[in-house]
Parts: sequence; C-alpha cells; structure tokens
Amino acid sequence: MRASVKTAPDATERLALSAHNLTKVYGSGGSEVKALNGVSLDIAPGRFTAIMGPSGSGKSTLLHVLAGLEAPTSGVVRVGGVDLAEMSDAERTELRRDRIGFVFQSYNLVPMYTVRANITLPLDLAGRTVPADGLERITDTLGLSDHLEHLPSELSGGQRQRTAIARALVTEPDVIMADEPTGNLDNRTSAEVLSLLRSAVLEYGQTLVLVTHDPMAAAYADNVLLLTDGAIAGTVERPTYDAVVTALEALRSINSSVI
Ligand SMILES: Nc1ncnc2c1ncn2[C@@H]1O[C@H](COP(=O)(O)OP(=O)(O)OP(=O)(O)O)[C@@H](O)[C@H]1O
Repeated sequence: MRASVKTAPDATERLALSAHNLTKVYGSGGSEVKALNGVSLDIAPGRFTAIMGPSGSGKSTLLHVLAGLEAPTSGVVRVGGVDLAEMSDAERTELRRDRIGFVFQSYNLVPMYTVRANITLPLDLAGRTVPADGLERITDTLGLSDHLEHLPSELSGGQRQRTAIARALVTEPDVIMADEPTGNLDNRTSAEVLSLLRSAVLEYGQTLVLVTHDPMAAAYADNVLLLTDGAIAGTVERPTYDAVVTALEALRSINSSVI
C-alpha cells in the first residue's frame, strides 16, 4: 500500500519526502534479510509522521534509507523532490547536513564539548555562522539557556535529549528524523520532549518523521504508518493513544494468524 500523508490536495505541491517501492536487503544467500519489502510513501511538508511496528519490522532501516544514510537495494527516495540516487556522495552528505536534522535515542552528544558547542556543531562543520538570535530562541524554547556552558555529563537525560533536539533544529532543516528519541526518558520527560518537537514542526513548518514503540509518542503525530515485515500494513490518521493501541493489536493478531 502507498501511504499518503498530505495536508492539501494540491497535486503540484512539493513533497518533503517520497519513496517508491523501496526494498532493502541485508546479507546474501542463506543469510539474506529483507528489511524493506516494497515501501511507498508521500509526506507533505510540515507533517508529523510516526512510524511504528514490531521489533525488526524495518522502522530504523526505513528512516535511514529516507535520510540517505543508507542506499536502498531498489526503489526511489526523493527529498524535496530530488532523487537521492541522482546525487553524488558529496551532494547527499551536504543534503543531510543542511536539510535534515537527526535525533537518536542515544543522544550522540560529544562528551568533551559543552552544550553550546554540541548544539552549534553542525553549523561549525558547515562553516556557517551561528545566528545568535536563532540559537537563543531555540535554547530558550528548549529550556537550555542556563546550561549552555555545561558538559553533557552534567545534564539529566531529558536535558541531553533537548540538547540533541536543539542541535537538530539549529540548521533549520526541512526534515527532522527522530529514532526512538524518548526511548531513554521517563514519561513526564518524554511528554515534554515530544511537545517541543511537535511545536517545532508547527512553528517552523518542519517535517518530522518519528520512529517509536510508544503509542503515547505516536499520538502526537498527524499520522502513523504501521510497518510489518518491511512493508506498510496500515495507517492511523489523527491518532489517539487508544486508536494506536487498537491498530497495533489488530496488526499483532493478523501476524499471529499468518504464523
Ligand atoms: N546492518 C544490518 N545488517 C544486517 N541486517 C540488518 C542490518 N540492519 C538491520 N538489519 C535487519 O533488518 C531487519 C529490520 O531491522 P530494523 O532495525 O530496521 O528494524 P526495527 O523495526 O527498527 O527494529 P527495532 O524496533 O528492534 O529497533 C531486522 O531483521 C534486522 O536484523
């Protein structure tokens, strides 16, 4: 099935992300694993899409392929209408650096850098100047202004994840890819981090793709894509916690009846 996550029925609208018939095969011969098996999707700018599914269903692989971190075995990925396969390695690296922000469960902060240096790292690497007002606005919104000179080891888990989010937002990317960003956080801090991500999407019109196991997290999204065995098995539009739980249970019972 092709999952379409559009805000307006405007055929000419440029999609933030689109994928057509993606497959991703790891290994070969007897040890071959088909992590993606014909995924097609369209995501319009400014949308918040959650990707859910059982462990091993291909969620992280899909995120990595959509972000150009890994090449698909077959199929097409377009970011902002541009086919990733038609770009050189250098162009893809530039696209990831300038147009995509990443937030991972493990934060991926540089331990010997201060919060400030961690946040501005992508701009420093790109040789771009740090817009003082932009940095201030982001760190204020994320409640990090008093911690800018601290090291990550001096922060709580929630503060570390907010630092990682600030780092993803500072380049003003078109797309934010978040892989289990609340996996290490307690419920209250998760809710806080998700609200911040959600407001960034609303305020700056960014496109957010969130991989999560947590129906509570998915309920913040505009739309949930349900993945099983590397394929999209369903979607939940305007999800609520209950609707997501019900959809996951239905998915589980279909899978167990197949097995
Ligand atoms: N680099 C790799 N080499 C070989 N197999 C891989 C690799 N990465 C993922 N896989 C396999 O591809 C399948 C999909 O993995 P993926 O990590 O995308 O699933 P997931 O839905 O994100 O799982 P989880 O929820 O447990 O993180 C799994 O069977 C996994 O073992």
